[in-house]
Amino acid sequence: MATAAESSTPAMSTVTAASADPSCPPFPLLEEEDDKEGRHEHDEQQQQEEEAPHGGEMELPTVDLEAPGDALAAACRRLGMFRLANHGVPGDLSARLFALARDILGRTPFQEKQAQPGYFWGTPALTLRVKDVNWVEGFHVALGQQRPLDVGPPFSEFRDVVSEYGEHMARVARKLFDAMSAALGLDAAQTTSYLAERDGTLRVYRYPPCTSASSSRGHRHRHLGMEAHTDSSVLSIINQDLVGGLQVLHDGQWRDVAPAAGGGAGNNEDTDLLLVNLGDMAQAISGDAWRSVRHRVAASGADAERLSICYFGFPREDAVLTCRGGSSRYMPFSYAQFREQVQADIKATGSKVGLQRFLRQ
Ligand SMILES: O=C(O)CCC(=O)C(=O)O
Ligand SMILES: [Fe+2]
Repeated sequence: MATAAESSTPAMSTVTAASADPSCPPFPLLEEEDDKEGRHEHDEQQQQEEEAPHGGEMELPTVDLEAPGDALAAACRRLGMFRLANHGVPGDLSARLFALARDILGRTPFQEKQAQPGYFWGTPALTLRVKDVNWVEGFHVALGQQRPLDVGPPFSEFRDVVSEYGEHMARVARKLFDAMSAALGLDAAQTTSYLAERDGTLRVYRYPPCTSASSSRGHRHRHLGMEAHTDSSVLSIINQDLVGGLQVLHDGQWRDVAPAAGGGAGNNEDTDLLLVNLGDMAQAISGDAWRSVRHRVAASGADAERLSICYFGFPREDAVLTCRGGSSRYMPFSYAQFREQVQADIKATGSKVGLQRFLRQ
């Protein structure tokens, strides 16, 4: 995902999906895009990934934030994604945020949304390829800033709820990272600097009904809600509704991550589970023992919309990332260097290269 907000207007086709819904951004139609020269120039990894078979649902382990035990390190090693119980985020706070997001993103005319700071559509992240338009829109919130979401009325309630939710995310991320750090045997300075939890990013996503998702099913280049990527974060915390669409790449197959029972927008704190995935920085500081899992989001169907609220925790800018024992495949690098490299690669080639860039010669 991105570390900064980006252009909200993909410079692509002028042919847009015919939509009777005034809230829908003017997504370009894929069929038209396919005719464009260069459209099929996908690199080998992308092509292999796009063609990877679908392997059904993925069972995920659950980690208890109050008693992570050995389950935490095991989950980080195996897939780098797990469900999180006992996180203490009030169910009614999540429910309010989902309701407001649904109202603002799903019911407000596009022009009005577009005028709000932090709004984006189509190109959700600087760390994703920018060749394809993703069937997604949302708000990007940099939590560390003084006015993290600078929206005015009638969206001010949204701003307040986002900030309260952001406080909870920072708390959960810190608690979880302390346990991760203990499992990795990091020292006190690393434990502090490898996660700047209050400077995290929050993204409120809506994957609107996709008019060309079903018509192009089976098509090699069908639309995605969000294309395959790894996060650049240390850890990411996903809160999703019950629609589904998130997939992880495991053993060469795309596997569905089912929404948790009672999770996401649910009101029941006892059964409410968040989803956590590790990012590239966790892979680096574990010397590749832990996984920054590749994942993507399928586009919503023609009659569905999916909402998710994602928090991304990053290291401090100047933190130099090394792993215990110093046997890492990577050269020591600061998080600022990593981020700059990702942005330079995206600018030059349209793709994130990521950790490979920092391999020792
Ligand atoms: O919407 C989701 O569930 C995941 C989004 C995601 O992977 C990202 O923003 O990096
Ligand atoms: Fe992601």
